[in-house]
Amino acid sequence: MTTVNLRTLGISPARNIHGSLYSVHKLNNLLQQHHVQKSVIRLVVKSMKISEHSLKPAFSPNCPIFLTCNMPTSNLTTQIRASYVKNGEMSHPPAPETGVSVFILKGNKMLFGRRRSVSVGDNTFLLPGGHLEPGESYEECAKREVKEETGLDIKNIELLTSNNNLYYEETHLDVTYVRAYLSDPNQTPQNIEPDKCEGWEWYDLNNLPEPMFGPLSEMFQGGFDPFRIAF
Ligand SMILES: Nc1nc2c([nH]c(=O)n2[C@H]2C[C@H](O)[C@@H](COP(=O)(O)OP(=O)(O)OP(=O)(O)O)O2)c(=O)[nH]1
Repeated sequence: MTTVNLRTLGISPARNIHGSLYSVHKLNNLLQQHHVQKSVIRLVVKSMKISEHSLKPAFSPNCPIFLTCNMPTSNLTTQIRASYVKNGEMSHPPAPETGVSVFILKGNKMLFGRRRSVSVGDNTFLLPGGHLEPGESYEECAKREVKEETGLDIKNIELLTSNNNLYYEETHLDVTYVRAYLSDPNQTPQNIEPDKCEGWEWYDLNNLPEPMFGPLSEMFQGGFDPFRIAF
């Protein structure tokens, strides 16, 4: 039998749901390395004292699947749906917005830009990214949005996590986060959409720009590290 001290491997109880997700990613990786059956994961997590509530989405008791699903309680969901009933008829509510955001990693840095004049996240730092277009894969969307916003070409795109968020009880964003690397490390980012962004800069994890877009800020505070996630 192999005994593994999880703390010496940098795995510790997480502060919030995003950190829990990160720990679970690390655990999965570790379990694979040690050929441990996946069913053991719950036991290991329990022994780390990641409490039941930190493994479940904080605001979404109905969704035990996605740890980054910040949907409200079923009561609020019912209220929101009810607001679409006019004269006893349910009008067609808008579909949630679906997007892809990209952690572009270069050395120990990643790319952020300060957002301008948009409804969500104005004046905060975000990753390059945007809405999924009909028929598009995550990879295609990531490449297209990064090219449109920064002029950069990216490669080795990998899925990291997903974030299902409701803002102001009306804007529902379902965003998939990926990471990628520059196709040519000598490329420099350009600010191709100056009406939407003040410019792109590289930042390392210990010197993140402020103010950070809310969901990203929560992820980092929870210990999320796009460099260290391994599958
Ligand atoms: N760009 C970006 N958007 C993000 C991030 N996290 C997150 O939830 N979003 C959300 C906010 C946006 O309303 C949504 C889509 O991104 P966007 O607003 O930048 O899209 P865009 O104008 O470039 O899109 P498009 O309509 O041109 O496709 O994704 C992030 O890190 N970067």
